[in-house]
Amino acid sequence: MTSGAEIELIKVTKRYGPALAVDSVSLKIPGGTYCCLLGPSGCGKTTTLRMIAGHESVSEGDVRLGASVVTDLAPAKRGTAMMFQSYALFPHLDTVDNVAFSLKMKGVEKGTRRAKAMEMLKLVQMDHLAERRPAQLSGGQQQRVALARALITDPQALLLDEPLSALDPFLKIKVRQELKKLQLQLGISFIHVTHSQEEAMALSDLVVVMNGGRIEQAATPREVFNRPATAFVARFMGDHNVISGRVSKKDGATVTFEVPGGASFVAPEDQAVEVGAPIEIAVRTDRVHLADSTLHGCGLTGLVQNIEYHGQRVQVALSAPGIDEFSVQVPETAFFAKPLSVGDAVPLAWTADDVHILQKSPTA
Ligand SMILES: Nc1ncnc2c1ncn2[C@@H]1O[C@H](COP(=O)(O)OP(=O)(O)OP(=O)(O)O)[C@@H](O)[C@H]1O
Repeated sequence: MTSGAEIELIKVTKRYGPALAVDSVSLKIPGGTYCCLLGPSGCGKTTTLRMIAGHESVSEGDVRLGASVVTDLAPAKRGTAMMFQSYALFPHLDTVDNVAFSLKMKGVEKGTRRAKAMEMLKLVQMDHLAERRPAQLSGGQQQRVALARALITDPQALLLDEPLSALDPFLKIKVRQELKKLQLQLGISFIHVTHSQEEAMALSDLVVVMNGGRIEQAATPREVFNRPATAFVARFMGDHNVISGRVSKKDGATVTFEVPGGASFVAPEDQAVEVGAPIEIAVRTDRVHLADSTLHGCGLTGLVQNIEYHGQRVQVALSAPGIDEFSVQVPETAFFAKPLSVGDAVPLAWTADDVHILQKSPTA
């Protein structure tokens, strides 16, 4: 079918009066990428998507698709297609006419456009319900129709605004797998807005984490999870402890830093830091060992505040001097071999290699 073109945002800004919704965002999305725009409510992800689609004007900067700058082109002239959160199907039209609608607008003859619509419906496994109207379809089925309708124009990129948010948890996972399969099959870029880190990690080749109208990090899911750029990313992705301290020593390869409670830790110097400067680090919650005498401790003792059973793992929340919140994920078997109770004091340990130094946030 079609092949995807690279999309580039060049210092794209969106102002609504005095409010800055998107602040000079630059990003390259290679052709054929599953890209998720991820972030909390109000961070500017929908506005960014709508500027790529042409449904929102750009205040400053440019949007490029392949070799063309499309900043001032109408949505239908860009080579992108958008699937809306509400699906926006026409209630009075049957499935096949809903899908064929944009071809009708382009003046394509009835037989041709219905044949193409059936082809698209086959692609999303909805050809058997071609005669139904939207009210006679389930939410998941309406969504497939909306997908077919977006794809009928052979776009070079498909833009999806929170496509899974209306579905129940079971269907969400099923449709998520289908979206990924479809993207691989079509070979075009899908740009998908979500506030779910789990969804973004499951789907993306490229995760773009946004905060306050800016990009905090754009990388593969594994990179974002293992090497979050900033404290915001570490906290937003979850399963990380963020600790603030001050650099006390560095020796070229490692950095030593102290937390207000007096404990000091070593980290690989994976980001440049200065002695005496404040520092923030992240440690994955599954990399912290509780009361493990085989590991060199960190000089930190945590007081168990809460215990949650999560099935494969048990999540233990602790407080420790100079650290606001601290969570540890313990594999189920290990936890129940040596169970803990609220109020227990336990030494915490981790290896220096599991410590990752965070950069200053662009929005800080
Ligand atoms: N038409 C508008 N007029 C004024 N401000 C707007 C308009 N649309 C969005 N905004 C503001 O721009 C900012 C970014 O909004 P946007 O919808 O892009 O965020 P979002 O990350 O998609 O959030 P959500 O997940 O809640 O949809 C918000 O502060 C929002 O209030």
